[in-house]
Amino acid sequence: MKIAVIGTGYVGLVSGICYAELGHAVVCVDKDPYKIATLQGGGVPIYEPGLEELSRRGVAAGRLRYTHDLQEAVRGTDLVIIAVGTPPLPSGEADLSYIDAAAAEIADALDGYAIVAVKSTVPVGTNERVRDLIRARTAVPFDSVSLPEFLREGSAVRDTLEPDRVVIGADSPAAAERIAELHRPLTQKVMVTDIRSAEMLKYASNAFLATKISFINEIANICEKVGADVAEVAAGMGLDRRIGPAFLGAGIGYGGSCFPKDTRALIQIAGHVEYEFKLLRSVVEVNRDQRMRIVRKLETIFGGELRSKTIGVWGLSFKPNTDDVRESPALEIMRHLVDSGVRVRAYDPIATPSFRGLFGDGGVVWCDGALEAASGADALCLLTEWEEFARIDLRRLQETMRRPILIDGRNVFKESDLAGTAFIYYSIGRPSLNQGIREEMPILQY
Ligand SMILES: NC(=O)c1ccc[n+]([C@@H]2O[C@H](COP(=O)([O-])OP(=O)(O)OC[C@H]3O[C@@H](n4cnc5c(N)ncnc54)[C@H](O)[C@@H]3O)[C@@H](O)[C@H]2O)c1
Ligand SMILES: O=c1ccn([C@@H]2O[C@H](COP(=O)(O)OP(=O)(O)O[C@H]3O[C@H](CO)[C@@H](O)[C@H](O)[C@H]3O)[C@@H](O)[C@H]2O)c(=O)[nH]1
Repeated sequence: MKIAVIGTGYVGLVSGICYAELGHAVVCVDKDPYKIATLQGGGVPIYEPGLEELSRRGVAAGRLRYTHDLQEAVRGTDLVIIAVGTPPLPSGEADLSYIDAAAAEIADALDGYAIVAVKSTVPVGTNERVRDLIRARTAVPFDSVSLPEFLREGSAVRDTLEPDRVVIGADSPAAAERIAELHRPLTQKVMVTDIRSAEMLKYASNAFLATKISFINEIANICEKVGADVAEVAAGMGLDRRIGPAFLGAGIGYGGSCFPKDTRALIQIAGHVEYEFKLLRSVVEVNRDQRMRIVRKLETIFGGELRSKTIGVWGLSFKPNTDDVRESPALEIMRHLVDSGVRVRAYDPIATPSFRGLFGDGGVVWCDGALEAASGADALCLLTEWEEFARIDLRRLQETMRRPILIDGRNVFKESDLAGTAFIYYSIGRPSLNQGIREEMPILQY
């Protein structure tokens, strides 16, 4: 199949490269000259394990190429995939301007029948809007297909090559079958449904996962007060097949370019049909509060005065194995610390450049290593569970710091890691491990 993918972000690039890996002729298009130059030069503009290698392989085999010329890419193609961004507007609604612009450009380039699939996460009705936009500009026949994407950053290649399921929303059975055929080598779990259900299903999936996270975080907060351990609680809950163990990791909450944006967009989608999505509003609110627990904990430790303290921060990306810092909890936490007069020493294995791009430089010492960030610190906050942090010898860490205070926002360390250290340790929802911080201990009254 000849495929043109519009947008080489996390979704478009990974999908395009993976379709080429399956043997299809793929051209990936982006407006961003830096991205296209990087890709044409054999690199990839994002950090995603395994991606660069696959890209090089596709290009070398002549199955994959990159261009900024959308018109040329779309002409003569069988399938056009729209994978441009749908960032949030200040209201929380999805900004569809990139989708609209791409649709108009595609319409002007179509020179024969093609399927136009929307992979971007879009509000219900957007595929119809794209269809109408294209129809208004061209008489060339085409079919519209909703093809929501479920990959996760950090494991995007694996998620694409081994998806749990592929969902296709279509009103043309023939178009649905062609897209199903394209994905059958990856999974037999190909679900064909109507376009609106496919669009809704994507938001519902993200909202449900975000709900699981906020739920377990609230349980964790209660665990701290009643003396239970959230890791044990989650493990036991997860053994129930109806619940499942995934997304029950308590911590400082979810970030990233999807959950925060998509939960707010779904609240807006519901609002437009005069439905108040109360549960999801609470999920968002719980998540907002959860990241601030780190700051409140520090304030408790230092008697409310953070000014002039030196605080190390480990992890800036919104999750490990990615350089993406969009809506990373670290952004808000570090802003608060810097504004409170804290001297912040920050380290991330990969994401420091992208973080600095969004956050700016003021008030932060950017470090090249984990121990360097902890050096001379009055406290250390772990915000992203990169594997290298779990492997650090806590005794050495303790020697590096001015005061051995460790706030573990991702519940990385175990009791055995802490044994033999003098750390004042705080994690989320595991009070038996929390040493030296008493105010969260049981306040049980009978
Ligand atoms: N990031 C994820 O993990 C993920 C997973 C599933 C779904 N999604 C959804 O997929 C969509 C894309 O997300 P992303 O993270 O890949 O976005 P992104 O912002 O990383 O990339 C979008 C790219 O599209 C390009 N672009 C915009 N308009 C263009 C045009 N007219 N022609 C050519 N290129 C154009 C931009 O330059 C940019 O490089 C969003 O709707 C998102 O919600 C994202
Ligand atoms: O038990 C958990 C699991 C995740 N998280 C946090 O949740 C956020 C999102 O993590 P994850 O879902 O792994 O990453 P994303 O790349 O944002 O992927 C989500 O968003 C994508 C974009 O829509 C979807 O395609 C994916 O299916 C969906 O998992 C991160 O900040 C994680 O730290 C937790 O706090 N606890």
